[in-house]
Order: sequence, then structure tokens, then C-alpha cells
Amino acid sequence: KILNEKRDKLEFSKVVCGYPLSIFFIVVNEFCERFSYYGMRAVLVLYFKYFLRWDDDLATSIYHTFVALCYLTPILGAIVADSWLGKFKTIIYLSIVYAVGQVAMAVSAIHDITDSDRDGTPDSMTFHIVLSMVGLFLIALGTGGIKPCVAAFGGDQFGEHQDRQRRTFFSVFYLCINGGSLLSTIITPVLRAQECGIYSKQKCYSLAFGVPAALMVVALVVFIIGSGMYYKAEPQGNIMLDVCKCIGFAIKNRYRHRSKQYPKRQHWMDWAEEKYDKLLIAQIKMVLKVLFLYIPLPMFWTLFDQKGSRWTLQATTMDGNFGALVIQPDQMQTVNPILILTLVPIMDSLIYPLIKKCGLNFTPLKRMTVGMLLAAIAFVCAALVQIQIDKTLPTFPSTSQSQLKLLNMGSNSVTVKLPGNDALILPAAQVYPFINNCNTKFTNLLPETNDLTSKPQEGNNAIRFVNGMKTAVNVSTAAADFGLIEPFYYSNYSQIKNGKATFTLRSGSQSCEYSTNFGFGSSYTFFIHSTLVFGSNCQDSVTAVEDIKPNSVHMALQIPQYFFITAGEVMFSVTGLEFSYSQAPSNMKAVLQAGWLFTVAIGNFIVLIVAELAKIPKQWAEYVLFASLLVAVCVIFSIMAYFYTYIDPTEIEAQFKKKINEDDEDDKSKPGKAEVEMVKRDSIKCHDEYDKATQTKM
Ligand SMILES: N[C@@H](CC(=O)O)C(=O)NCC(=O)O
Repeated sequence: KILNEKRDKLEFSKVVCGYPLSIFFIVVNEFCERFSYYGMRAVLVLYFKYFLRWDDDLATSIYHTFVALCYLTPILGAIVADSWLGKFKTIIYLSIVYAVGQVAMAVSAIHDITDSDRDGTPDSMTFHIVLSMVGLFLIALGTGGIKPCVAAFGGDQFGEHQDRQRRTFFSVFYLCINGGSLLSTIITPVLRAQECGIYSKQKCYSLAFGVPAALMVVALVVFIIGSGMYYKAEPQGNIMLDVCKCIGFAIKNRYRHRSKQYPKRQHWMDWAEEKYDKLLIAQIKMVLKVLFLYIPLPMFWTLFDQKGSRWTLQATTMDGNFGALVIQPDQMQTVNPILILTLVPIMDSLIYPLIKKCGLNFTPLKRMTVGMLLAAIAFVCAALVQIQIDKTLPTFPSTSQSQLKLLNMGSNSVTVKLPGNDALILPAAQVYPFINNCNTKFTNLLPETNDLTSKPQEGNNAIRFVNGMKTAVNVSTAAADFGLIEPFYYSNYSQIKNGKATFTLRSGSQSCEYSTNFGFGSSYTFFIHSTLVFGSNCQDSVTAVEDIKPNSVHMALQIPQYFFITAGEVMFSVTGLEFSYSQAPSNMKAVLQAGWLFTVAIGNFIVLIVAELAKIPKQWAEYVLFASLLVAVCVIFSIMAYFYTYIDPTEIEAQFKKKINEDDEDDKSKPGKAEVEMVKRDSIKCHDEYDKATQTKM
């Protein structure tokens, strides 16, 4: 009441259409902050893989450790804000930490800093790794720390009479999150795909991290500009600490009175009644009931957050050509916020009302259960896509094998007989890859060469030339220089992007051009025939020999898995947030929000544990494993949810307050009443009231 009076007295600088103007600064701040977070996160796994040169498993593990950390720190942020600095100062200080972290990430991605030999690769990878890990730690501290504060700070700006406006604010807030995420996930992959550098050009991860860093500074500045207009509630003490102390006391007291001579109490938390307020005990009971229900929830996040890691890596082996538009693997993540922006209004205004009209009681816990099942279906789709991709991947020799590639540079077929193998006919200008299992030694066949041992990365194409002419030929394109290739010799591989490429073949002052189109992830050996005549068209005198097929599974095939995971998110996450808020006692809304975010952290740790323990060689099988685990967890959750009874915390609190007031009056009129008797009676009464207020089931 006091707070509302204060708020009503507070003169906001301006009220626009019934909304305090200060809300505008908070919403813009959230948009910029989410842009910064999701923009950086979108390219993170590729930065680990291609800049820091980590393998898929390490990249995925560190990615999920980072995400988990981002969802562990909200507890810290909530404690600091509630008990010490207040929300406003906590947001300011932690935003500075956050911006410093983003800048550290941007600097860590400048390869020139340690590239003293100027060959385009960092000489001290340790420097880049350490700086980026420090950056990620600061970002996790910042983004997680402010997370429970910003939304609640926005909510604080409304008075009690502004319920409708507050609800609209939360919807706009969620849309802003996804607007920021959508824009940044489109932009940062484009920035990453650019080439930049001082001495040598490399993929521009520094710009892809630099722009989110700039947006975080903008977020901070916008938030500070609104400073004079905010309502800043004073910190009200550390409720989390009170909760822990009360639970601790109840456990200790129960243990002290474990002997059968002491009468049992209805709930183990009732053992805190000797020392703690009955209202606080009732509130803790409400929170514990919800927290118990949270136990299976991390499994949903285990699957959900893999769209930023495993699914992005999956997209690198797919064809991103959408006609006029070429989609980068990390840009596929934009499908999620796009679908959120469309699905949230559709669900709210069409699907849920329709279900209600059909007479079905689609309670929050039922929605969350369906959300989990949809996420499991998404992973089955991902597994099916992976099976298709695996069919298109080339076979490379294992560590115990060797590979021999024969190229027929003549104009007629030749018969080749390899030791221990049948004779084979090799047509003109064709390569025969031969994988040898039995360590047969081939001598005097080919000069030693570094061949490809994996599919070309990042959707690039690995290209080399073989010169079948009697004179040396120089080959170059705008993007790569193959150098001078001696007669009957080959060039090293160069990486060429998808799309059309024109190669210039030069010998002395004479030249000719050869053009061709590339897809994603292929490898070709271009064979220059001895018949080539410079000065004329050399299109017919070069033969492209396909070593590795281009990515042929289209990225559009990932859309179904994105659709199911996003529909799952809308049913699970949006409902879960609302459920956590509605079932939390008034002074513990932040505690439950932090608890909800904690389930995300645990979910990300599960990815690490399962991926590490299971060590499944086939990616599709790992997807199926995760889907099965979620279905199993979903069954457990639906049983728990069946036994959950919805409560109205406001009503329960009001009844408790009323009863406490009555007791005070009673005590005044009947001095000397035995305290133990009173506690007993109160406990029974409270439970009756508590039961009355908890009627609805799942
Ligand atoms: N749908 C996500 C955003 C994304 O993954 O692009 C979302 O709304 N997350 C909630 C948040 O607070 O970031």
C-alpha cells in the first residue's frame, strides 16, 4: 500500500496513452541488450570452431557451459538487487561489466594482434582463448545478473491500478526480446562472413562481436537517459536468505524433535513455526511446491538450446542457397524469433480460445507437457535430416587406412591394376579414389600431397588445379591465387565461396579464362588439358573432376525442426514464465523467476553430461537419444502435474494477514494464553484455509 501511494505520488515526467514514458527506455534497453546477447551467441560456436580451431565437441561443450553460466548468474543478480543495490544500480553496474565483456570478445577475435608473421593465422592462440574466456565470463555475469532485474524493474513502474498496462508491457517486452534476437541473428552472421584485417584478411569475427558490444553500450546509455523518470524501489532485504534460513531452521527443528513423543505436524515446514512468521512459512510452501514441479524441466532446455550449437553445426553441412538469398548456417537460428513473433499472437488470439471453445481445459501445466512433446518431435526431425546429410558425406580413410587417388591425365581410358585388387578401367580426365585397408605400399605412383581429410568448412569449396600441359601455368581468381603450377604437377587447395568463380590461366603474357559455379562444401580438382591454347576460350580445355560432392541437403529441411521447437517454446516457456509468476507469493516472484532461469542452466549442463558420457559417434543417434530422454521426462512431469493443485497466492496471503490481525486482537483480549496451544490451533486453521484456496487440479 505504501509503495503504491509512493508510486501514485510520484510524478512521472510524462504519461503516454496511460503508460509511463520510463517504460519506453526499459523496452529499448531490453531490445538492445537482447540484440547484443543473441548476436554474439549466434556466431559463438563458429568462432570456437573456425577461429579458435576447436573440434565440434569442445565447441559445443564450451558453448553450453557459457549458456548455463548465463542462467546461473540471475540468482546472484536477484540477491544483489534485493538486498543491497536495488534494481536500478544493479542494472547499471552489471551492464558496464557486460559491455566490457563484449568488447573483450571483439578484441579477442582480431587475429592481427598476435599474427607477427602476417600469415593470416594468430601465432598465440592462448592469448585469444584467454581473452575470449574472460569476455564470456563477464558477459555471463552481466546478462544473467540483469535478467531478473530488468523485467521486474519495468513491472515496478506501474501502479496497482494499472494491471492491464502492466500485462501489455510484458507482452511487448517478450516481443522486443525476439525482435532484438531476430535482427542480430540476421546481421552478425553477415558481418562474420565478411573478410577484414590489418595485415591479412580473415573472417570478420571481431566485427560480428564488435557490433553487439556497441549495442550493449547503447542499451546502457538509453537506460541511463531514462534515469530521472524511473520509480526506484528501495531494496527490501534479502528474501532469498530469509527463505534459506527458514528452511534450514525447519529441517534442524524437525531433526531435534525426531523422537516419537513429539506430535507430527502436517508439513515439515511447520517445524519452523517456533521462530518464523506463519505467512512466510505458507509462502515458502507455495514456492517449494512449484520448485518441486520444476525438477523435470531442465530436459526441455537441454534440447531447446542445442539449436544454437548442434543445429548450427548441422546447417554448415547443408545447402543454404534460397535463390536470390544465400543463408549462412548461423542465420538459420532466425527462424526461431520469426516464428515466435508470429506464433505468440496466433496462439493467444486463435488456438487457445479455440481450444477453450471446444470445452477443453488446456491448463498451463498441460500446455507445458505438450510443449515438451513438440520439442521431442523437433529432435526426431533433426535426426531425419541428419540421416539425409550423412548419406551425402564422403568416406575418408580412417587412421589405419591410406588413400590413393589416381587421375588419368590422358585422352583415353587406361586400365589400372593395383596390388591385391582387380584391374579397373579409369576413363580420361577422371579421378579414382582408392582407400587401402591392408597397408599395401604404393611406390613411384604420385608425389606426396596433403589431401583433404574432411569436408570443406563453412560451406566453402576446396579447389585445386592439375597442370597437364608441358609449360608452367599460373592460375588465380579474385579470391585466391593458386600460384605457378609446374608441368604435370598440382596446386595446393584454395577455399572458394559458393556462386560463380572465374579463374584466369596465364602463361607468360598469354592468358585465358575459365568460369564455373560452385555450391556449398564441395571439392574439385580442375584438370588443365595439354590441348589448351592460350588467347582462345579455355572453357573446353579444363575438366572439373568432383572429389567431394557439394552439400545437397537443403537448409530449408531444418524448418520443420525449428517449427516444432518454437511451437514447443511458446507452449512451454511463455506459459511457464506466466505460471511461475502467477503461483509465486507476492514477495517471492523474483525467487521463482530465478528458479525458472536455473532450470535453463541445468538443461545446458545436461547437454554436456549426456554428450560427454554417451559419446555417440552418429549425430542422428544422439538426436534420437535426446528426444527419447525428453519423452521419458515428459511422462514423469505429466504425472507430477496431475497431482499439482493451482493456488491463488494473493487470496492465501490475504487470509493469513486477516487471521494474524484477528489473533493479535485475540491476544490482547486474552492475555496469558499458552503459546504452544495457539501455534497448534493456528497451524490447523492455516492449513484449512490453504486447502480451501487450492482447488483446481492439472
Ligand atoms: N525465443 C527466444 C529468443 C531466441 O532464441 O532467439 C526467447 O524469447 N528467449 C527469451 C529471452 O529472455 O531471451
